[in-house]
Amino acid sequence: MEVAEEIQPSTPQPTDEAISATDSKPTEKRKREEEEDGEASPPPAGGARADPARNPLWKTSLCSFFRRSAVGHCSHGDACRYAHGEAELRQRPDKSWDPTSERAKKMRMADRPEDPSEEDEAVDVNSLDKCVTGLSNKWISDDLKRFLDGQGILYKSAKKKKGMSVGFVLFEDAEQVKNAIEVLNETSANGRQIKVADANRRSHEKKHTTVVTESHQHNEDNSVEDVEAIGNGNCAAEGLGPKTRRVCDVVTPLAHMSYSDQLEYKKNSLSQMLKRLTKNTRKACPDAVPLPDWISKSREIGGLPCKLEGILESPLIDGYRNKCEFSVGQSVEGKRTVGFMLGNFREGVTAVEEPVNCPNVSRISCKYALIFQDFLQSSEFPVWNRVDNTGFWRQFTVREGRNPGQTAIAQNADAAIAEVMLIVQVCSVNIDEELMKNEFKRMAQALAEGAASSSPPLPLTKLVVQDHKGMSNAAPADCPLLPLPIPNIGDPTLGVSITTEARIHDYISNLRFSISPTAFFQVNTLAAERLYSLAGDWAELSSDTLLFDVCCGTGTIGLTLAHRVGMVIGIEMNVSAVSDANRNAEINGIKNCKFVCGKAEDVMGSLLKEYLGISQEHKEASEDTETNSTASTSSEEMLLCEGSRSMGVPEQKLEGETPVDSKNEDGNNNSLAIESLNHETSECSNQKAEGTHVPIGSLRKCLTECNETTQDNEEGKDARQDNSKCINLNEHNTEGENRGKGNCISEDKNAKDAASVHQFKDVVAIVDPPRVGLHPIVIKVLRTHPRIRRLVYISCNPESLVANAIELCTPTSETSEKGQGNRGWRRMSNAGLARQRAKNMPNSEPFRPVRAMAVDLFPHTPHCEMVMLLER
Ligand SMILES: C[S@@+](CC[C@H](N)C(=O)[O-])C[C@H]1O[C@@H](n2cnc3c(N)ncnc32)[C@H](O)[C@@H]1O
Repeated sequence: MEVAEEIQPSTPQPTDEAISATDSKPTEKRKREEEEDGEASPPPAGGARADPARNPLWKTSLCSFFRRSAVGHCSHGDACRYAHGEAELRQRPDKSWDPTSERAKKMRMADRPEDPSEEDEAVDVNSLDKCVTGLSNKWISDDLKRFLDGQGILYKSAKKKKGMSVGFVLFEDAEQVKNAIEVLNETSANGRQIKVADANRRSHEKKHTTVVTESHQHNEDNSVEDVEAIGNGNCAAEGLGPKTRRVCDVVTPLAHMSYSDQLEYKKNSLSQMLKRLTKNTRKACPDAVPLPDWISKSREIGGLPCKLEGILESPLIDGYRNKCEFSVGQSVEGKRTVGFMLGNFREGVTAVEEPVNCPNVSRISCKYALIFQDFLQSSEFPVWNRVDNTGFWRQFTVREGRNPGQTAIAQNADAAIAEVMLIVQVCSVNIDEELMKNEFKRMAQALAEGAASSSPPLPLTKLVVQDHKGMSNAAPADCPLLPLPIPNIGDPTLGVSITTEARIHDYISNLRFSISPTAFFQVNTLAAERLYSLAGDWAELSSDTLLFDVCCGTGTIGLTLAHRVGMVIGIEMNVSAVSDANRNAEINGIKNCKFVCGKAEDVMGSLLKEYLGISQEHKEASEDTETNSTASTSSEEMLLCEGSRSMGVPEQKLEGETPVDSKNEDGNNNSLAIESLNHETSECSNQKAEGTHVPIGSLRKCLTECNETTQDNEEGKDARQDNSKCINLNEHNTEGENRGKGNCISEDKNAKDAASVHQFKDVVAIVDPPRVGLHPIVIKVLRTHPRIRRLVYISCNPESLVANAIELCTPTSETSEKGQGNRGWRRMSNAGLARQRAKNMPNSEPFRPVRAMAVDLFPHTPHCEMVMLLER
């Protein structure tokens, strides 16, 4: 089935299926597979085998031909990339061993209790907090309670979050625990085996936690042990052998490799992923249509859809992150800690550990985490408890802004940091306002003193409190976000520094960017500069180019390329980011950029129509867009869209688990807070309208009293003026009803702009979507508009890039074979869904992949950005 095929590990493994039991020679099937994987072809330039000895996966899996052959023979001889026997076998980059090897088996045996019955007994019946796995993701606490009641299980309380297969149950005594273990371990729900296990017991606590989790969360290799080790947090705390995990292994799992090996590793896994584009497009190509040339030629480059030209290094390898979101919680030993979670909550992990030895975290961020942690030891307010969602101190974010000038930075990263903004996230539920106000004063004092007494002193320019009362990790858009005054430690006679607008500044390509606290900004500024300039080069821009910057954030791509094009139209759904983009255009004196506030799927069709006119081919897609924007998309389309967003690519940010490099995390977690305070009369968008009525509540009152802040705009401009340039197409989609109140540009001006852009000879789109990729409607609109000849796709998630590219590149036929509708979409992989949608694509000229390049924005982690040029 498709699913199994799509979810293969990115590293190729010799499979038993591929082996004839009686024949030691490679079978036809394996030969074919190897050809597709480039194994039997000459190694591609920049491909996986350019220098096998340096490939970090070299000989990390056992060769199954060699093993099966009676005489220990494999036709690839010494050149075989798989290990010929245990002696040749190397450890994998993630420190695991081939799971079929003797070493891996021995390790599994060593970790297993001698008496299998001990496995059940390993659950401590005297611990009353238990964690249960195997529950339906859809369940909430009430469902769990009903289920337990139905099983006749007595307990004190039960909690479960939607979207997780794990629930937490607190019992009153050991009898109840024993009964629950007996009943639950015999029980399945929705066909899944339910399990009860101790989780995350802290050695200082008398009570213990049991987790109910589902067995299918564990993958085949050693991660089962890892997850359980974390689940049984007491093992780590009490040093019970190999079942320990260090925070740096979780956050920066590649850090033990040399940087050149990391790059090689990423390039190899990206090239495996890219091959799926070829395979899936081939599959989706209608029978009546010849295969595109690029597919026929892919054999010459090892099955790749286009040349993978290499990987650009990050200029800064250590401490490159300009933003770290630290979780606040308790360590395995029960100490109040500011750092990263050792795993995620779904795995039953709630312990937070200090960010020590995480090379991607800057020295400044690490120091601030420690300063805040020290302060928390003396705070009367509780830290956040992820099991019952209670507590006050939730999260601590450090954002850094640099001085301009790259050389200095590479040599001394710290010295280049000119600004630091600290964002402290709290939950003010049931907290006394007066006490809270005093606590914030104490906190500001502690942070300022800590910064001043560091050697060298740390910059501290903005201090902000965000009050997030919800349960989810990501704060919603209307979450109050208020600046605090910073005590002037160097010269107390100066009093406090009044924090004006909370924003941070950074430089890309010598342009100054002013960034709201929660707006998306790439976390590795210097590498992002390389990424944007590569995208610009590949886009072949000229003064005749009209550039669409889709998902533009604070305008970084469009603004850095504005001098190379006639006009830029940026599209972004986050109000604060659009406001930032306009401000950034203004402070850099850039006049040929327009930023549109709205979801790309809602506004793209109208924009293309308005700026480029409409063709017959484009009509159908355009109509879809309009339908979508009026919230009446067909149920099938909705399901397929929903499917793409809920499958394969994790959308949810795992709080403080790692300094996540994902885009949707930043991109979708943007808050209106500051904007809502400062620009309350803006009419820029529907979102803005929501943001103008923020229920600020007690925290604001409290902070207003302790913070006599003047809300000056640092650039000396009124942000409301910036917003006046913002085009709102949320209310602007359908002809005839598109001149609503919310529009920030006049009809005449629209018409004038539209008339002038029709003169552009060249239309290019650069898309930089969040992790989930582009909305299917955006893909359809781009694909069906004949004037868009070149598309540069920037992606932090190669899986969604491949899925989107399948739709953009699969040929259509006049008599298109319609897809099977929405049947089975839940079980489909991203690529499977994309093939399905490709079948429903209106007949239109497909794009072809021309070239691809990886850009490493996230050293020491498996993440990587990728740029792909598509043309037609
Ligand atoms: C990866 S970021 C890229 C931002 C920008 N290009 C940059 O490099 O700074 C993705 C951006 O897409 C925005 N976004 C997410 N979904 C969107 C949608 N449906 N329509 C428009 N923008 C969206 C997010 O708010 C975020 O700013």
